[in-house]
Amino acid sequence: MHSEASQVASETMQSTANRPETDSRPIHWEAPADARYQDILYHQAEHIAKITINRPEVRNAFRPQTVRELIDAFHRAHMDPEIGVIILTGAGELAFCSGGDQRIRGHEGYKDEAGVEHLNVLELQRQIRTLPKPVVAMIAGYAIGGGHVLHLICDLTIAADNARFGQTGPRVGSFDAGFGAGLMARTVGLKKAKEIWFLCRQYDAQEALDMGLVNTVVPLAELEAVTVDWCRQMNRLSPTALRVLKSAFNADTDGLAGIQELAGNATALFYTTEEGQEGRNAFLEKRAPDFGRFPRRP
Ligand SMILES: CC(C)(COP(=O)(O)OP(=O)(O)OC[C@H]1O[C@@H](n2cnc3c(N)ncnc32)[C@H](O)[C@@H]1OP(=O)(O)O)[C@@H](O)C(=O)NCCC(=O)NCCSC(=O)c1cc(O)c2ccccc2c1O
Repeated sequence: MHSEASQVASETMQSTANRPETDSRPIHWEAPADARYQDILYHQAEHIAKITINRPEVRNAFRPQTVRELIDAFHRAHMDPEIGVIILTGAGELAFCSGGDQRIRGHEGYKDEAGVEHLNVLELQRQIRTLPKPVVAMIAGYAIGGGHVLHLICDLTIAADNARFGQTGPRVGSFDAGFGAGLMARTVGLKKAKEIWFLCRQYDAQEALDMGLVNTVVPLAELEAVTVDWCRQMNRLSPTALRVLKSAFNADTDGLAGIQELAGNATALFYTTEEGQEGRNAFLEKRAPDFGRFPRRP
Protein backbone atom coordinates (compact mmCIF):
# COMPACT_ATOMS: atom_id res chain seq x y z
CA MET A 1 0.00 0.00 0.00
CA HIS A 2 1.30 3.49 -0.98
CA SER A 3 1.82 6.11 1.69
CA GLU A 4 0.12 9.46 1.07
CA ALA A 5 3.54 11.06 0.48
CA SER A 6 4.63 8.47 -2.09
CA GLN A 7 1.28 8.76 -3.83
CA VAL A 8 1.70 12.56 -4.10
CA ALA A 9 5.29 12.05 -5.34
CA SER A 10 4.18 9.56 -7.97
CA GLU A 11 1.35 11.85 -9.15
CA THR A 12 3.79 14.76 -9.36
CA MET A 13 6.21 12.64 -11.40
CA GLN A 14 3.40 11.61 -13.73
CA SER A 15 2.20 15.16 -14.30
CA THR A 16 5.77 16.39 -14.83
CA ALA A 17 6.33 13.59 -17.33
CA ASN A 18 3.22 14.67 -19.26
CA ARG A 19 4.06 18.36 -19.23
CA PRO A 20 7.54 19.09 -20.58
CA GLU A 21 9.45 21.81 -18.77
CA THR A 22 9.45 25.21 -20.47
CA ASP A 23 12.50 25.48 -22.65
CA SER A 24 13.47 29.14 -22.43
CA ARG A 25 16.92 28.92 -24.01
CA PRO A 26 17.42 31.82 -26.42
CA ILE A 27 16.98 31.00 -30.10
CA HIS A 28 19.46 32.26 -32.68
CA TRP A 29 17.51 33.14 -35.83
CA GLU A 30 19.29 33.13 -39.16
CA ALA A 31 18.10 34.85 -42.33
CA PRO A 32 19.04 32.68 -45.33
CA ALA A 33 20.77 34.73 -48.03
CA ASP A 34 18.40 33.43 -50.72
CA ALA A 35 15.25 34.33 -48.75
CA ARG A 36 15.31 38.12 -48.95
CA TYR A 37 12.01 39.93 -49.46
CA GLN A 38 10.75 43.50 -49.53
CA ASP A 39 7.61 43.31 -47.36
CA ILE A 40 8.38 40.35 -45.14
CA LEU A 41 11.26 38.75 -43.25
CA TYR A 42 12.19 35.07 -43.23
CA HIS A 43 14.18 33.52 -40.40
CA GLN A 44 14.94 29.98 -39.39
CA ALA A 45 16.52 28.14 -36.49
CA GLU A 46 16.10 24.81 -34.71
CA HIS A 47 13.71 23.41 -37.35
CA ILE A 48 11.43 26.44 -36.93
CA ALA A 49 10.71 29.01 -39.66
CA LYS A 50 9.59 32.49 -38.62
CA ILE A 51 7.78 34.60 -41.22
CA THR A 52 7.27 38.26 -40.29
CA ILE A 53 5.03 40.78 -42.06
CA ASN A 54 7.30 43.81 -42.07
CA ARG A 55 5.22 46.91 -42.77
CA PRO A 56 4.92 48.39 -39.26
CA GLU A 57 4.22 51.89 -40.64
CA VAL A 58 0.75 50.64 -41.66
CA ARG A 59 0.29 48.23 -38.74
CA ASN A 60 1.52 45.43 -41.04
CA ALA A 61 -1.32 45.83 -43.53
CA PHE A 62 -0.75 43.63 -46.58
CA ARG A 63 -0.67 44.58 -50.24
CA PRO A 64 -0.64 42.07 -53.14
CA GLN A 65 3.17 41.98 -53.07
CA THR A 66 3.17 41.21 -49.32
CA VAL A 67 0.83 38.32 -49.96
CA ARG A 68 2.89 37.07 -52.92
CA GLU A 69 5.98 37.09 -50.72
CA LEU A 70 4.13 35.33 -47.89
CA ILE A 71 3.02 32.62 -50.32
CA ASP A 72 6.61 32.19 -51.46
CA ALA A 73 7.92 32.04 -47.88
CA PHE A 74 5.30 29.53 -46.75
CA HIS A 75 6.11 27.41 -49.80
CA ARG A 76 9.78 27.54 -48.86
CA ALA A 77 9.05 26.42 -45.28
CA HIS A 78 6.64 23.75 -46.53
CA MET A 79 9.20 22.22 -48.90
CA ASP A 80 12.18 22.48 -46.53
CA PRO A 81 12.58 19.07 -44.81
CA GLU A 82 14.56 20.80 -42.04
CA ILE A 83 11.48 22.82 -41.01
CA GLY A 84 8.88 21.24 -38.73
CA VAL A 85 6.86 24.22 -37.49
CA ILE A 86 6.20 27.72 -38.86
CA ILE A 87 5.56 30.94 -36.95
CA LEU A 88 3.63 33.80 -38.59
CA THR A 89 4.01 37.19 -36.92
CA GLY A 90 4.12 40.94 -37.49
CA ALA A 91 7.01 43.36 -37.05
CA GLY A 92 7.00 45.44 -33.88
CA GLU A 93 4.80 45.35 -30.82
CA LEU A 94 1.84 47.32 -32.18
CA ALA A 95 0.35 44.92 -34.69
CA PHE A 96 0.30 41.42 -36.07
CA CYS A 97 -1.57 42.58 -39.17
CA SER A 98 -4.29 45.16 -39.93
CA GLY A 99 -5.60 43.42 -43.05
CA GLY A 100 -5.65 44.71 -46.61
CA ASP A 101 -3.86 48.00 -47.29
CA GLN A 102 -6.79 50.37 -47.76
CA ARG A 103 -4.65 52.93 -49.54
CA ILE A 104 -4.37 50.73 -52.62
CA ARG A 105 -7.83 49.21 -52.56
CA GLY A 106 -9.44 49.63 -55.98
CA HIS A 107 -12.86 48.69 -57.35
CA GLU A 108 -12.34 44.92 -57.32
CA GLY A 109 -9.44 44.26 -55.00
CA TYR A 110 -6.01 45.48 -53.95
CA LYS A 111 -3.90 47.00 -56.73
CA ASP A 112 -0.45 45.63 -57.48
CA GLU A 113 2.42 47.56 -59.11
CA ALA A 114 0.92 46.94 -62.57
CA GLY A 115 -2.52 48.18 -61.49
CA VAL A 116 -4.02 44.67 -61.46
CA GLU A 117 -6.43 44.16 -58.56
CA HIS A 118 -6.21 41.08 -56.32
CA LEU A 119 -7.79 39.33 -53.35
CA ASN A 120 -4.81 36.98 -53.23
CA VAL A 121 -4.90 36.65 -49.45
CA LEU A 122 -7.58 33.99 -50.08
CA GLU A 123 -4.94 31.85 -51.79
CA LEU A 124 -2.63 32.38 -48.80
CA GLN A 125 -5.41 31.28 -46.43
CA ARG A 126 -5.82 27.98 -48.31
CA GLN A 127 -2.06 27.48 -48.38
CA ILE A 128 -1.68 27.91 -44.60
CA ARG A 129 -4.53 25.46 -43.97
CA THR A 130 -3.28 22.76 -46.29
CA LEU A 131 0.49 22.84 -45.77
CA PRO A 132 1.24 19.80 -43.64
CA LYS A 133 3.15 21.46 -40.80
CA PRO A 134 1.74 23.33 -37.79
CA VAL A 135 1.52 27.10 -38.27
CA VAL A 136 1.51 29.25 -35.12
CA ALA A 137 0.32 32.88 -35.13
CA MET A 138 2.40 34.94 -32.70
CA ILE A 139 0.45 38.11 -31.95
CA ALA A 140 1.46 41.38 -30.36
CA GLY A 141 -0.92 44.31 -30.80
CA TYR A 142 -3.68 44.40 -33.40
CA ALA A 143 -4.96 41.46 -35.44
CA ILE A 144 -7.68 43.23 -37.37
CA GLY A 145 -9.77 42.64 -40.53
CA GLY A 146 -7.97 40.36 -42.99
CA GLY A 147 -5.16 40.14 -40.41
CA HIS A 148 -7.60 38.72 -37.90
CA VAL A 149 -8.69 36.08 -40.41
CA LEU A 150 -5.04 35.17 -41.02
CA HIS A 151 -4.48 34.31 -37.35
CA LEU A 152 -7.77 32.39 -37.32
CA ILE A 153 -6.50 30.26 -40.20
CA CYS A 154 -3.26 29.43 -38.35
CA ASP A 155 -3.33 26.20 -36.33
CA LEU A 156 -2.48 27.82 -33.00
CA THR A 157 -2.43 31.40 -31.76
CA ILE A 158 -0.25 32.73 -28.96
CA ALA A 159 -1.25 36.24 -27.93
CA ALA A 160 0.66 38.85 -25.99
CA ASP A 161 -1.30 40.62 -23.28
CA ASN A 162 -1.46 43.76 -25.49
CA ALA A 163 -3.14 41.91 -28.37
CA ARG A 164 -6.45 43.16 -29.76
CA PHE A 165 -8.69 41.28 -32.14
CA GLY A 166 -11.58 42.18 -34.41
CA GLN A 167 -13.20 42.46 -37.81
CA THR A 168 -13.85 45.79 -39.51
CA GLY A 169 -15.34 44.60 -42.81
CA PRO A 170 -18.88 45.95 -42.50
CA ARG A 171 -17.40 49.29 -41.36
CA VAL A 172 -14.93 49.65 -44.24
CA GLY A 173 -17.07 48.04 -46.93
CA SER A 174 -15.70 44.51 -47.02
CA PHE A 175 -16.39 41.01 -45.74
CA ASP A 176 -14.78 37.57 -45.75
CA ALA A 177 -17.68 35.22 -46.22
CA GLY A 178 -15.38 32.21 -46.65
CA PHE A 179 -13.16 30.95 -43.84
CA GLY A 180 -13.52 34.38 -42.23
CA ALA A 181 -17.16 33.63 -41.44
CA GLY A 182 -17.40 29.81 -41.48
CA LEU A 183 -14.19 28.97 -39.63
CA MET A 184 -14.84 31.80 -37.18
CA ALA A 185 -18.22 30.23 -36.31
CA ARG A 186 -16.61 26.81 -35.83
CA THR A 187 -13.94 28.36 -33.63
CA VAL A 188 -15.93 30.64 -31.32
CA GLY A 189 -19.51 29.48 -31.94
CA LEU A 190 -22.16 30.93 -34.24
CA LYS A 191 -23.53 33.64 -31.93
CA LYS A 192 -20.10 35.00 -31.04
CA ALA A 193 -18.95 34.88 -34.68
CA LYS A 194 -21.99 36.90 -35.71
CA GLU A 195 -21.31 39.39 -32.92
CA ILE A 196 -17.70 39.79 -34.10
CA TRP A 197 -18.78 40.48 -37.68
CA PHE A 198 -22.06 42.35 -37.10
CA LEU A 199 -20.78 44.78 -34.44
CA CYS A 200 -17.12 45.21 -35.53
CA ARG A 201 -16.00 45.44 -31.91
CA GLN A 202 -12.46 44.90 -30.68
CA TYR A 203 -11.66 42.24 -28.09
CA ASP A 204 -8.68 42.16 -25.77
CA ALA A 205 -6.42 39.14 -25.32
CA GLN A 206 -8.27 37.78 -22.28
CA GLU A 207 -11.65 38.04 -24.06
CA ALA A 208 -10.12 36.26 -27.05
CA LEU A 209 -8.87 33.49 -24.77
CA ASP A 210 -12.26 33.19 -23.09
CA MET A 211 -14.01 32.67 -26.44
CA GLY A 212 -11.45 30.10 -27.70
CA LEU A 213 -10.02 32.42 -30.35
CA VAL A 214 -6.46 32.04 -29.04
CA ASN A 215 -4.62 29.26 -27.22
CA THR A 216 -2.85 31.25 -24.54
CA VAL A 217 -2.06 34.80 -23.42
CA VAL A 218 1.42 35.69 -22.20
CA PRO A 219 3.20 38.88 -21.11
CA LEU A 220 4.45 40.78 -24.17
CA ALA A 221 8.07 40.36 -23.04
CA GLU A 222 7.66 36.56 -23.09
CA LEU A 223 5.78 36.26 -26.37
CA GLU A 224 8.57 34.93 -28.53
CA ALA A 225 10.08 32.71 -25.83
CA VAL A 226 6.75 30.99 -25.17
CA THR A 227 6.00 30.65 -28.89
CA VAL A 228 9.41 29.11 -29.53
CA ASP A 229 8.92 26.78 -26.56
CA TRP A 230 5.61 25.54 -28.04
CA CYS A 231 7.33 25.05 -31.41
CA ARG A 232 10.18 23.13 -29.80
CA GLN A 233 7.62 20.89 -28.08
CA MET A 234 5.85 20.17 -31.39
CA ASN A 235 9.18 19.49 -33.08
CA ARG A 236 9.84 16.74 -30.52
CA LEU A 237 6.64 14.94 -31.57
CA SER A 238 5.94 12.68 -34.54
CA PRO A 239 5.82 14.81 -37.72
CA THR A 240 3.59 12.25 -39.42
CA ALA A 241 1.10 12.28 -36.54
CA LEU A 242 0.97 16.09 -36.60
CA ARG A 243 0.62 16.09 -40.38
CA VAL A 244 -2.29 13.64 -40.45
CA LEU A 245 -4.00 15.36 -37.50
CA LYS A 246 -3.77 18.74 -39.23
CA SER A 247 -5.50 17.35 -42.32
CA ALA A 248 -8.05 15.58 -40.11
CA PHE A 249 -8.97 18.88 -38.45
CA ASN A 250 -9.59 20.34 -41.94
CA ALA A 251 -11.44 17.37 -43.37
CA ASP A 252 -15.04 18.11 -42.44
CA THR A 253 -14.77 21.88 -42.94
CA ASP A 254 -13.20 21.52 -46.37
CA GLY A 255 -15.57 18.87 -47.74
CA LEU A 256 -14.18 16.66 -50.49
CA ALA A 257 -11.01 18.78 -50.73
CA GLY A 258 -10.43 18.15 -47.01
CA ILE A 259 -11.01 14.42 -47.42
CA GLN A 260 -8.62 14.46 -50.39
CA GLU A 261 -5.96 16.02 -48.15
CA LEU A 262 -6.47 13.44 -45.41
CA ALA A 263 -6.63 10.62 -47.96
CA GLY A 264 -3.40 11.80 -49.58
CA ASN A 265 -1.67 11.16 -46.28
CA ALA A 266 -3.13 7.65 -46.18
CA THR A 267 -1.84 7.00 -49.71
CA ALA A 268 1.62 8.36 -48.85
CA LEU A 269 1.78 6.10 -45.79
CA PHE A 270 0.55 3.09 -47.84
CA TYR A 271 3.35 3.73 -50.38
CA THR A 272 5.88 3.19 -47.59
CA THR A 273 4.59 -0.36 -46.90
CA GLU A 274 5.76 -3.60 -48.51
CA GLU A 275 2.17 -4.24 -49.55
CA GLY A 276 1.99 -0.97 -51.44
CA GLN A 277 5.40 -1.55 -53.00
CA GLU A 278 4.49 -5.07 -54.15
CA GLY A 279 2.04 -3.61 -56.68
CA ARG A 280 4.66 -1.26 -58.13
CA ASN A 281 7.37 -3.94 -58.14
CA ALA A 282 5.12 -6.46 -59.90
CA PHE A 283 4.33 -3.92 -62.60
CA LEU A 284 8.00 -3.05 -63.12
CA GLU A 285 9.03 -6.74 -63.08
CA LYS A 286 6.21 -7.62 -65.53
CA ARG A 287 4.67 -10.28 -63.24
CA ALA A 288 1.37 -10.74 -61.44
CA PRO A 289 1.36 -9.08 -58.01
CA ASP A 290 1.45 -11.42 -54.99
CA PHE A 291 -0.69 -9.82 -52.32
CA GLY A 292 -1.38 -13.26 -50.68
CA ARG A 293 1.33 -12.82 -48.05
CA PHE A 294 -0.22 -9.68 -46.60
CA PRO A 295 -2.60 -10.06 -43.66
CA ARG A 296 -6.34 -9.43 -43.91
CA ARG A 297 -6.49 -7.62 -40.59
CA PRO A 298 -9.73 -7.62 -38.63
C1 LIG B 1 -5.27 48.51 -36.89
C2 LIG B 1 -5.82 49.76 -36.20
C3 LIG B 1 -6.90 49.38 -35.20
C4 LIG B 1 -4.64 50.41 -35.45
O1 LIG B 1 -5.04 51.60 -34.82
P1 LIG B 1 -3.92 52.61 -34.25
O2 LIG B 1 -4.66 53.72 -33.59
O3 LIG B 1 -2.92 51.85 -33.44
O4 LIG B 1 -3.11 53.12 -35.50
P2 LIG B 1 -3.58 54.06 -36.68
O5 LIG B 1 -4.99 53.83 -37.04
O6 LIG B 1 -3.17 55.46 -36.36
O7 LIG B 1 -2.68 53.47 -37.86
C5 LIG B 1 -1.29 53.79 -37.98
C6 LIG B 1 -1.01 54.03 -39.43
O8 LIG B 1 -1.26 52.82 -40.15
C7 LIG B 1 -2.21 53.05 -41.16
N1 LIG B 1 -3.01 51.83 -41.33
C8 LIG B 1 -3.49 51.03 -40.36
N2 LIG B 1 -4.17 50.01 -40.90
C9 LIG B 1 -4.12 50.18 -42.23
C10 LIG B 1 -4.67 49.44 -43.33
N3 LIG B 1 -5.37 48.30 -43.17
N4 LIG B 1 -4.43 49.91 -44.56
C11 LIG B 1 -3.70 51.03 -44.74
N5 LIG B 1 -3.17 51.77 -43.76
C12 LIG B 1 -3.38 51.34 -42.53
C13 LIG B 1 -3.04 54.23 -40.66
O9 LIG B 1 -3.71 54.85 -41.72
C14 LIG B 1 -1.95 55.08 -40.03
O10 LIG B 1 -1.24 55.73 -41.06
P3 LIG B 1 -0.87 57.29 -40.93
O11 LIG B 1 -0.21 57.63 -42.23
O12 LIG B 1 -2.17 58.01 -40.70
O13 LIG B 1 0.04 57.37 -39.75
C15 LIG B 1 -6.40 50.76 -37.20
O14 LIG B 1 -5.31 51.33 -37.95
C16 LIG B 1 -7.38 50.18 -38.15
O15 LIG B 1 -8.50 49.95 -37.81
N6 LIG B 1 -6.94 49.90 -39.38
C17 LIG B 1 -7.78 49.48 -40.47
C18 LIG B 1 -8.17 48.02 -40.35
C19 LIG B 1 -9.01 47.62 -41.53
O16 LIG B 1 -10.11 48.07 -41.71
N7 LIG B 1 -8.49 46.71 -42.38
C20 LIG B 1 -9.07 46.29 -43.59
C21 LIG B 1 -10.22 45.27 -43.41
S1 LIG B 1 -10.77 44.54 -44.91
C22 LIG B 1 -9.54 43.35 -45.19
O17 LIG B 1 -8.57 43.33 -44.53
C23 LIG B 1 -9.70 42.36 -46.29
C24 LIG B 1 -8.62 42.09 -47.08
C25 LIG B 1 -8.70 41.15 -48.08
O18 LIG B 1 -7.66 40.92 -48.89
C26 LIG B 1 -9.91 40.42 -48.30
C27 LIG B 1 -10.01 39.46 -49.30
C28 LIG B 1 -11.20 38.77 -49.50
C29 LIG B 1 -12.28 39.03 -48.70
C30 LIG B 1 -12.20 39.98 -47.70
C31 LIG B 1 -11.01 40.69 -47.48
C32 LIG B 1 -10.89 41.67 -46.47
O19 LIG B 1 -11.94 41.96 -45.70
